[in-house]
Amino acid sequence: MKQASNAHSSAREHAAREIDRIGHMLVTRWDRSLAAHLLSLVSHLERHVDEQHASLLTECLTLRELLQHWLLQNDSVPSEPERYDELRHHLGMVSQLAMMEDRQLPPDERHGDLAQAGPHMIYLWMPDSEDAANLAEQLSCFGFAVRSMYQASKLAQALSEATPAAVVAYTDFSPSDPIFTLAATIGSLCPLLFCSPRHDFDARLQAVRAGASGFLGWPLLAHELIDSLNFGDLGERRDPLRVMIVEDMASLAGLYASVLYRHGVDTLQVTEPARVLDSIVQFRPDLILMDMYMPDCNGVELAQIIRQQRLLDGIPILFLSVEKRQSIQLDTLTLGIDGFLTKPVAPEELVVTVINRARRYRKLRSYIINDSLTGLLNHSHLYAQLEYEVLRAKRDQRSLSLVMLDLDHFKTINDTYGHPAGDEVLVNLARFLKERLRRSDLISRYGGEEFAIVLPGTRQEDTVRIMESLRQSFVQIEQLSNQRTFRQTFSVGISSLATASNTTELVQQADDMLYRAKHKGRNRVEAYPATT
Ligand SMILES: Nc1nc2c(ncn2[C@@H]2O[C@H](COP(=O)(O)OP(=O)(O)OP(=O)(O)O)[C@@H](O)[C@H]2O)c(=O)[nH]1
Repeated sequence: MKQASNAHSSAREHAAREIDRIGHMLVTRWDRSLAAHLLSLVSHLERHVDEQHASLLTECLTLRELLQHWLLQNDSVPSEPERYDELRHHLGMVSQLAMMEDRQLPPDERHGDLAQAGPHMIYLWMPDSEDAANLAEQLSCFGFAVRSMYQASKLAQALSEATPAAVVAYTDFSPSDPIFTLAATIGSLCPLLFCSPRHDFDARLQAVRAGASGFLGWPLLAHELIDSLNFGDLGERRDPLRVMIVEDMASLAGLYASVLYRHGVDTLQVTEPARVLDSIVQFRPDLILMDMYMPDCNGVELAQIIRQQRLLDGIPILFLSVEKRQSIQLDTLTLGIDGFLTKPVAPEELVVTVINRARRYRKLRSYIINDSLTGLLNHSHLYAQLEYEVLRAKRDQRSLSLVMLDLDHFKTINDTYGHPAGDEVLVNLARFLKERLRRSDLISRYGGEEFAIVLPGTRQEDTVRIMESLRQSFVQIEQLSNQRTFRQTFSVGISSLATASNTTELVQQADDMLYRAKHKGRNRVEAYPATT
C-alpha cells in the first residue's frame, strides 16, 4: 500500500517537473503541438491524483479546460496577453501543488505552542526555597510571568492549560524525580532546561537523554536563564526566523509560506514590487525569497534596487525561478543574488535551503551591526535606522519617540566593584530592555554607558509611561559582583516628532532632557519640552 502511494507520489513529482518545463516553453512561444503535449501531461497527472488532493484536482481541471479551449480555437496564437498570465498562473499552481501537496514534512509544533502562552511564560519546577522565590522575582523584573510548581499533577495540569516558552526544572538527577516521567511530554511542547547543583558527566548525559535543551547550574541566575532562552534554536522559538516572499502569484506565495510556517518560520508575502523596500524595513527579514519573473519589474531589477540601499545590501536573496539555463543563473549570481531554487521546488529543499541561509545571515549580521558587549545595535547602525524611521513616520504621519538613557554614577560602580562588574551591569540592562520592549523598537548602545531607543508609532506620553515603569523595575534587579549585590539606577531623556522636525532636533531634544534628568538628581525621566 505504502509502495503504491510512493509510486503515485514520484509519478506526480515527475509530471510536475515535465508540466513545468513544457508549460514554460509554451508561455514564451505558442505552439499547437506543444500545447497538445502539455494537455496529455496534465490529463496523465490527473489520473495519479486522488480526491484527498482536491485543490490539485481543481487546478488540473482548470488548466486542462484552458488548454482544450485554446486548441479548439482556429487562430494559431491566442490573442489576449492576459490569457498567457492565466496559463502561467495555473501552470505554476499545478506544478507546485503536485510537488508539495502530499510531501509536506511533519509539522513542527513549536510555532503553534508559542501562540498559546506567549514567549514570556516560564514554568519553574523546583521545591519552595529562598533561591526559587528570588529567581521568580528576578525573572519577573525582566518581564517574565513565572508559575512555580513541584508536583507532577500540577505541572501536567499547567501544561494542558497553556504551553509556556520553557519549563525550567531543578533536579539532583535522583531516579525517582517525577520530572523524568514528564520530560517527553514537555519536550514535545516546549524546551526543557535543567538546572542542578550537579554538573558531572553522568548528570549531563541524563539531561541529554531526557531531551533537555539546556543545562544550567544552581543557584540559577535570572540572566543566565535569559541568555539560554535567547540562544540558538531556543532563540528562534522566541524570535522566529523571518522570510519575505516576493511573488506575484499570491496563491503560490501562500503555499511556500505554509510550508515554512510549519517549520517555525514567520513569513511576509509581498505581491507588489513597489512595496518591497518599506516591507523590508518593517519586517526585517533574515532572507528574501523572490520570484525571478514578475510582470511590472523583474526579480533581477528588484534585487538591484534592494542592493542599492546600504542597510539592505547584505540580506540574502534567493530566486525562485523556472529558469533552468545555467548561463542565466550564473549571470544573476554575479549581480548579488545568493542562489536559485528551481520551480517547482520540493518542500524539503525549500525548508533546508531557506532556514540554513537565514540562520547564517542572522548570526553574521549580529556580529556586524551589534555592539559586541551587549548585543544591541551599535551607534552607527542605530543612527542610519533612526533617519529612515523618522522619514517613514513623517511620511505616514505617525508618532515616533526617541529615548536617551544613561546609567547613574557608573564611574563609582566601576571604581567600587571593578570594570567586569560594570560590564555585567551593561549586559543586564541590555537584556532587560530587550525583554521589556517591543520587537519593533530599536535599542542601541549609543556610547559607553549611554543607550538610545527608538519607539516607532509611540506617542511621547506613552513613552514616558513605559520608561517610568522600566526605571522602577530596573532598580529592583539585584546586580551581582563577587557575592556582593547592589542596585543600579538610570536617567532618561525623551523627545518625539510632536516637537522635533528632523533627526538632529530629535536627538538634541532627547539629549537636553537627559542632561536635565541628571541635573535634577538622576534616577528620573524627563520629556521635551521641559515643564518647569
Ligand atoms: N565597565 C564599563 N564601564 C564603562 C564602559 N564604557 C564606559 N564606561 C565607564 O562609564 C563611566 C562613565 O562615567 P561618567 O561619564 O563620569 O558618568 P557617571 O559616573 O555615570 O555619572 P553620571 O552619568 O553623571 O550619573 C566611566 O567611568 C567609563 O569608564 C564599558 O564598556 N564598561
